[in-house]
Amino acid sequence: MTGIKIVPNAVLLWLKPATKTKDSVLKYSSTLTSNLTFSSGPASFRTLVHLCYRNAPSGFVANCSSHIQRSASFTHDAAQTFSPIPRRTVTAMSRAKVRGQTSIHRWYCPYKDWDRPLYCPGPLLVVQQRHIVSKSAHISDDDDENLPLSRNVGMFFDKAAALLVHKVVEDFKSLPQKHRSLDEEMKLIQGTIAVIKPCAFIISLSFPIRRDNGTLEVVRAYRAQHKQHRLPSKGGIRFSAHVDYDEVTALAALMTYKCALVNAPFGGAKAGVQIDPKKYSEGELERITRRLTIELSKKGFIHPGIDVPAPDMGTGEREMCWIADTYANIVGFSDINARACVTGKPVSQGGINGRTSATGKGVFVGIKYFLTDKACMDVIGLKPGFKDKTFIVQGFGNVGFHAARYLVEAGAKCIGVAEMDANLYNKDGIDPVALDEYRRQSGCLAGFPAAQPYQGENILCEKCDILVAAACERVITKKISQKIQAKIIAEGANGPVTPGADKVLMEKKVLVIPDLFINAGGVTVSYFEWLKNLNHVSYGRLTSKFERDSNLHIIESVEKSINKWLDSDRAKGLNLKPDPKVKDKYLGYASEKDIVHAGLEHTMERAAEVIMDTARTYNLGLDIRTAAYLVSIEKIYNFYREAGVSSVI
Ligand SMILES: NC(=O)C1=CN([C@@H]2O[C@H](COP(=O)(O)OP(=O)(O)OC[C@H]3O[C@@H](n4cnc5c(N)ncnc54)[C@H](OP(=O)(O)O)[C@@H]3O)[C@@H](O)[C@H]2O)C=CC1
Ligand SMILES: O=C(O)CCC(=O)C(=O)O
Repeated sequence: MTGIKIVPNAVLLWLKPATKTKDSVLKYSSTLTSNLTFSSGPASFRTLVHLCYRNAPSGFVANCSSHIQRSASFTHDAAQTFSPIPRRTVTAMSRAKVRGQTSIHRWYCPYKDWDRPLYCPGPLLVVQQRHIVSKSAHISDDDDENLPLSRNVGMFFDKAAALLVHKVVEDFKSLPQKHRSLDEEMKLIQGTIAVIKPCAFIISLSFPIRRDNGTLEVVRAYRAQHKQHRLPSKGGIRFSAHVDYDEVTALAALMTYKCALVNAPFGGAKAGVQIDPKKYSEGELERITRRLTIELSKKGFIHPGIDVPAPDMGTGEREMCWIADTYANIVGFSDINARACVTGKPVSQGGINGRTSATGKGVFVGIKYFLTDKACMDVIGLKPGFKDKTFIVQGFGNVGFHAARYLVEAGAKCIGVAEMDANLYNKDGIDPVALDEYRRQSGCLAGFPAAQPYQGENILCEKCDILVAAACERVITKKISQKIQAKIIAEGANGPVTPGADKVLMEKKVLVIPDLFINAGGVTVSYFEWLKNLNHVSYGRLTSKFERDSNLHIIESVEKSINKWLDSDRAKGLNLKPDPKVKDKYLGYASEKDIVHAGLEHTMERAAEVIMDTARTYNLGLDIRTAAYLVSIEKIYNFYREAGVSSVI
């Protein structure tokens, strides 16, 4: 029997048991979606569910989508999917309009015999509506804190994708000559957007390592390659006890959007190794990293032209060095480009000067761009410029430390540092370099004599102008955001602000500078490092002397003509001298770091300009995140539309 029954808070669906063919599943999926698109009483009540899960035959999803597309009232931001998750459940989110109010519905389908082919479903499939929120686009505090990261990234994506779809449709409608109908074009547009969102590949690994005490331990790791429309795919490797499948896929998706935004010609990827690196000796970490490299390379998840990792949380130059060394000696020994298999290496191993500080430097450049935009500062009620600005940084690791250092150099005052082991506060300012030095010597931040332990409730909510969130994801939730006093939040980390918080902050006129833009300095300089490895020459090697000599000739020639003029009667009494700053800047040799950081600044500034143009075009106000996503998605969308989908992933 096949049937549907709607009871309060639940929709039960019966599927005929032992359905053996794919065709019949398509028929049931069709029943499912068409039955869920229904009218209730006089009010328009359309629920759109798009179930998407691991191993689903493509026809199933396509079939659901086609129903969604056919629904007349479907608005593009209305319904979207839940991600494939490695549990024996199918979950989906849907939105419906009931008497003008938007409700968000969470669907939950326990599915028996998950490992059996899907076109042979178990005797009963229960689709249960567990939770109804009936305020307009309301996300409860609990939901906001607990939604998986992939869902957060997905929500940001959907919002921007909806605007893009609208624009593309309008552009199509205004074409004088059309080669296809609007309906056909809509299918192509929706289809292309649907290609962009999901993660293309993910590998899940378990491998043993020997601990120093002789025991064997199984280590779990993941690498997700979200998109490979541009190769290689690119993104860091994080070592963290909390990392899981969902987090890695979400972070890989963010990498795809980030790379597109700053024109780094890569797809997005990310890896996570589920360990707390503090609980392992250096030797153990080396064994884990080298074994991971071999396992990933066996499956095509590390290679100079396919997938190139980099540092992330809990990893740095040391781990990248082990990866490069293992790959170059064991796998890529006959490949002259082998060391381009990873970036963020020490310079002695083919790394680039300036990569270590690149993400923090990019955070600084991004903040500077917005802080000097008077119109933007007027909206949030800040005076332009760094003078008298205070900031608090969360996470004093690679990103947080360098960002803080550059901000202080520019004249801002660091009044707080939030870390795992200590929260430090000093209204007169904390010197990041001195704090870093203290940590090197003592092994922790606690006890730093030039600041006090923070006594308040939550240092992130303390009064300051800029909050640099450079620790980890989902730390600024809807609940916390209500108490935030900062005027600018810079997402140095990936995903620190949840969608619920994002909305509250926008309403409070707080400028959130989003992760995919503000922390893109790291991947930008990784791109330069990768090019350096492929070119086998460091930056400036061929050009530095030539450029210095050219500058010298120009300055000498200007000096000569000025002196000639000064000797004339007309210039008597004038005392002209060349500016020593100009001389210093242009008559020295540019180092690799100078060149790299100039390229980084240029990239960040260009990206910021494009984001701001987009925000203005779409009238997005302070919603810089949606503008940034729009820029990225449009580039990837154009790629797929032009390439076609038959030969790409
Ligand atoms: N490294 C890079 O180039 C890039 C990094 N990012 C992102 O930036 C973020 C930080 O990365 P990175 O600086 O490299 O990592 P690090 O491991 O160098 O530093 C992270 C720091 O944050 C601390 N931390 C973690 N969780 C919290 C918390 N809840 N509250 C306060 N402090 C916390 C960690 O402490 P502890 O060590 O005790 O856990 C650590 O000191 C990540 O989201 C990463 O994905 C983004 C772009 C590039
Ligand atoms: O440098 C890279 O390739 C990636 C850095 C990274 O993981 C990130 O930007 O989140």
